[in-house]
Amino acid sequence: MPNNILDTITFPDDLRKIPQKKLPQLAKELREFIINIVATKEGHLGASLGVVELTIALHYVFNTPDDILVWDVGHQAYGHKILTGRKEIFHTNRQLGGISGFPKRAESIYDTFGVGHSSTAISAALGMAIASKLKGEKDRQHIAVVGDASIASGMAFEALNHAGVTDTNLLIILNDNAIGIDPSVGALKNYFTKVKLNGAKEADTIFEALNFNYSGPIDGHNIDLVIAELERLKNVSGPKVLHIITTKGKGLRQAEENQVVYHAPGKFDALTGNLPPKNNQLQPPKFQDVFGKTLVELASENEKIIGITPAMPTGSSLKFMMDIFPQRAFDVGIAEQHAVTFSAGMATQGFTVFCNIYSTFLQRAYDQVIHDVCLQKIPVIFCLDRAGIVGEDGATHHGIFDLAYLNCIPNLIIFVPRNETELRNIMFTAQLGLDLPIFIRYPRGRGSILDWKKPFNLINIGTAEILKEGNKILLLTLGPVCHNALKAINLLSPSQRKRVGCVDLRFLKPLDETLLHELFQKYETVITVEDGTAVGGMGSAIVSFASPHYKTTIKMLGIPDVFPEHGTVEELQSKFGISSEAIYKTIKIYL
Ligand SMILES: Cc1ncc(C[n+]2csc(CCOP(=O)(O)OP(=O)(O)O)c2C)c(N)n1
Ligand SMILES: CC(=O)[C@@H](O)[C@H](O)COP(=O)(O)O
Ligand SMILES: [Mg+2]
Repeated sequence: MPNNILDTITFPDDLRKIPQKKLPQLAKELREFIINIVATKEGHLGASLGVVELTIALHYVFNTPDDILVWDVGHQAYGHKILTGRKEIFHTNRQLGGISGFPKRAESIYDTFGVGHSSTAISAALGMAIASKLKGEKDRQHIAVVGDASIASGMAFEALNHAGVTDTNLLIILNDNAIGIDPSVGALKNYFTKVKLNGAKEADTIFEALNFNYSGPIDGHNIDLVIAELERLKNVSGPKVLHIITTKGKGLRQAEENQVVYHAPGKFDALTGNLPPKNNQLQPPKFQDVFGKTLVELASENEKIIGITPAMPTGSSLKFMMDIFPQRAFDVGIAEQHAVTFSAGMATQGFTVFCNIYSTFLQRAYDQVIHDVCLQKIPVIFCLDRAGIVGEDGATHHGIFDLAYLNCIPNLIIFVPRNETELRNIMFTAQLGLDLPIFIRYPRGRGSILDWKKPFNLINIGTAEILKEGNKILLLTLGPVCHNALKAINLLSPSQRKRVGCVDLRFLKPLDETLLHELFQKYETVITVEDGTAVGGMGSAIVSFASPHYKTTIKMLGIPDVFPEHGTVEELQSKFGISSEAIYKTIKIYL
């Protein structure tokens, strides 16, 4: 016999049979369930805890999956997953072969739209709502749940602008907890704060100006109130916004008090909520911290330096500069397109702009990179964090396309530091002044050097480095993946080892053609190794360089033509043939 309410629920149909007065108890159980699993398996915590009541209310009131529920970003959808058939497998969340940490269409019919990147929910739900209308499905409801930080993004504004002139069954739930990963920023955030303090005056809200039926703000943790409001809105036609106020991390004291850390806290004690004691062992720094600390160092000497992040001050460590030089460091919110063009604008006025964007999120600003930066040769310094395979965030977040999508653009430099020192030195070199924009891409996590803070050295643009000499097979690598290649060589017998060389290309653009000509004359086989898509990436560039002059065999190792799922970085590198063991096996084939 089930001893709690959550045990009686597999799908929302079960939930809808539960008397409403028992729902607060269910909310408590759902919170505990999420906390217990995330405490050991890790993942996003605060956002899901904040929408427990909303999640229950939505599936209670609406007839999901016939009524369509779209989560924005999806990092807050753990409760949704648990109530829609995935309770028993929730412990596999974000692990290789397990369920995704984000809603995913292939995983469940309740996951109506795949997400991970923010601010898409209104557009997607509007598309579905207009499609329903065209199909004559008059009664179907379409609900988009969007956070206060995500609704401030350009895409969300574009969707609101369109939705406001339609007559669709679209309900936007604005989940306002006044924080993204870091505290929300901008004029809209200030407006929401005013509305919370003074209430929304009738016909005076931004949303009403855009032709939405606006209600709220209401307490998003009062489940009866939320249910009553959703029931009412079900019968209101046209586009609607319900503004709810919630607390990120609700129900776990530490998560409420330290919302930035508990956004995705890693492992913690499920009973006390405490994080494990800090590991005091000396270890190499995270690349992001090398970026953040080096930028402060450079900015202390060079007052023209500006730092820009779209909504990731903590994740990028731009926060260090924001704390020390607040006038020269900008968090522009979830606005990658704006971040790129804003950087370009400042750079035209003689400032030295470091624009830090996660590789995966730069995808959103592709036209800005081409049209606003490269076409005009504006020397913005882009630092692309989380490049390569990122691990458990999975397919939506791997930074594996940047090399391919950047290399085809004229007028830019692409550099991949293989360690912390190289990251420092290229930042130093770039701020002295380049003629072109530069894209510096580095991975999630730690580097390889304990003693990383050395005096700066200039890097010669377009130069590769020989890491190991050989005479038969060359491992041609780009950036930190060279460490896997070097380990692979070390797995060989001493006599085999002598035959294998390793060169870190460092620059994908411009290529070190002088050295490449020497290498292609010397080696029989070149194995390219990259932490990015093999299609159009470094390997492709090398094939283009070599053809038709050299008959050298070229084997390309990299991510094949698929979207890699979630798993640890090591598991995924192994799966895609770029771990040291996998590279070793490939070398053996060609030896
Ligand atoms: C395009 C894009 N940029 C940045 C991110 C990183 N990111 C994930 S969640 C998040 C904050 C979302 O805040 P909000 O919408 O308020 O939701 P909450 O976490 O408060 O529920 C950010 C910036 C992203 N997922 N997508
Ligand atoms: C949901 C989302 O997009 C972010 O929370 C992302 O997971 C952050 O990644 P990092 O943990 O690498 O900063
Ligand atoms: Mg928020």
